[in-house]
Amino acid sequence: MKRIPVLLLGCGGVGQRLLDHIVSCRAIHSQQGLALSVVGVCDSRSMLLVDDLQNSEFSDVFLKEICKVKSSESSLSTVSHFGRPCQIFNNPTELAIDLSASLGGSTGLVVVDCSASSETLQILKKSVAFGCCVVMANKKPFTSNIEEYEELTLHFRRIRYESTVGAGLPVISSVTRLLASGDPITRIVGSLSGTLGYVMSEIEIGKPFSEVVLFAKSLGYTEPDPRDDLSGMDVARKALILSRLLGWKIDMDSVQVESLYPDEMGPHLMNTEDFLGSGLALLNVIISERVKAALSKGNVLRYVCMIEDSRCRVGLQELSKESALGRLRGSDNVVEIYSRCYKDSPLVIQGAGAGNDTTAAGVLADIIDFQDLFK
Ligand SMILES: NC(=O)C1=CN([C@@H]2O[C@H](COP(=O)(O)OP(=O)(O)OC[C@H]3O[C@@H](n4cnc5c(N)ncnc54)[C@H](OP(=O)(O)O)[C@@H]3O)[C@@H](O)[C@H]2O)C=CC1
Ligand SMILES: N[C@@H](CC=O)C(=O)O
Repeated sequence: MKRIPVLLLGCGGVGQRLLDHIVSCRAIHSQQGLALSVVGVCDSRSMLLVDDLQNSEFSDVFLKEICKVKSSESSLSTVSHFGRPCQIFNNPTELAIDLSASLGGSTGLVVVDCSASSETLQILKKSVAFGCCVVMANKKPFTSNIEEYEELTLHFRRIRYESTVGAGLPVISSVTRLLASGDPITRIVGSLSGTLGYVMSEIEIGKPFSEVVLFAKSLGYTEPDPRDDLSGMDVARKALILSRLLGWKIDMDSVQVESLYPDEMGPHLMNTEDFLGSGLALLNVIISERVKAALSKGNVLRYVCMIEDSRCRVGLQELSKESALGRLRGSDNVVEIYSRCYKDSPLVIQGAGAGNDTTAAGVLADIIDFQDLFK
């Protein structure tokens, strides 16, 4: 049996669902000769780590207990670990780096980033340099400046990040395959926010903006702070990831971004609780008027990502109800890729573009994709 040790950074909605998937896929993986061994789990403050890295792993019972504690929004440090072969530490960053240094070159280790933090970048850079594999659902490490991006991607074959764009949809792999076959991509157009797709299609049927955003959060579609979605920054990160995959050496300041809320409601001036509690409702009228104005012309509003002619922009567009993007409902994403082979009729990828389940499934598939690198 091939053992693949996993260190999980971030145990929120996506991280917990990943642990669920790892447990429920044991039989399938075993038929393939694979065993995923979770050796450590971190949240923002603590790390739980097995006491014998080479030989032990968290049991499935213990993984379920971790999920139970984290789903009640408690800290990992409150997980009862007494009597179990593991230890708890409150310096997760240094420890994660030590762990990748000791396992990277020997048994191998997959470091999985399911946090929503930019602070994991240092861990990921060091892990890849030490010989570990890295999987990201978190877009932030991959959208820092171009120098950091180039450092992180020096060992491209040991990095997977399918879930950063379109959650579980095969967007990154499709673009990668087209590029590898020498088929030049000229244009990517898409609706790449599950949250904004859901919000726009629900407002069309008369629901208030604030109510719909809060519901999208409860469904696990939004970022931890939904302003990351509403500002367009989450889509801008996806656009930057795709543009860099096309070989463009650009930073975030090259992406033109339209925000759905004014600057005075931004994170530096209003905390998340106030924004969700009272700020959001102040936007109900203005957003619903924009949606109604589009509907009166037989159109709909969609938050569109457009990458072409060395330009990258994301924002609301009024589109025909019958267009591929206009027909989208709920949290579905659609991406159209135009290239030499897909010139007049683009390659289209469509399906659920947000949610913990599909995102975690994409992360798991990325981990399994590394199997040939493990002994
Ligand atoms: N949900 C979706 O549909 C999709 C999500 N993603 C991405 O997946 C990631 C996770 O999303 P989600 O699970 O909803 O987020 P959550 O907020 O539910 O969970 C984030 C987790 O990361 C932990 N964390 C924060 N900072 C650090 C750090 N420095 N080191 C280690 N862990 C840290 C948090 O700790 P604590 O519990 O202590 O706060 C928490 O456990 C995000 O980056 C998101 O963009 C990508 C595609 C789709
Ligand atoms: N918040 C994001 C989740 C996936 O990246 C979205 O709504 O698309």
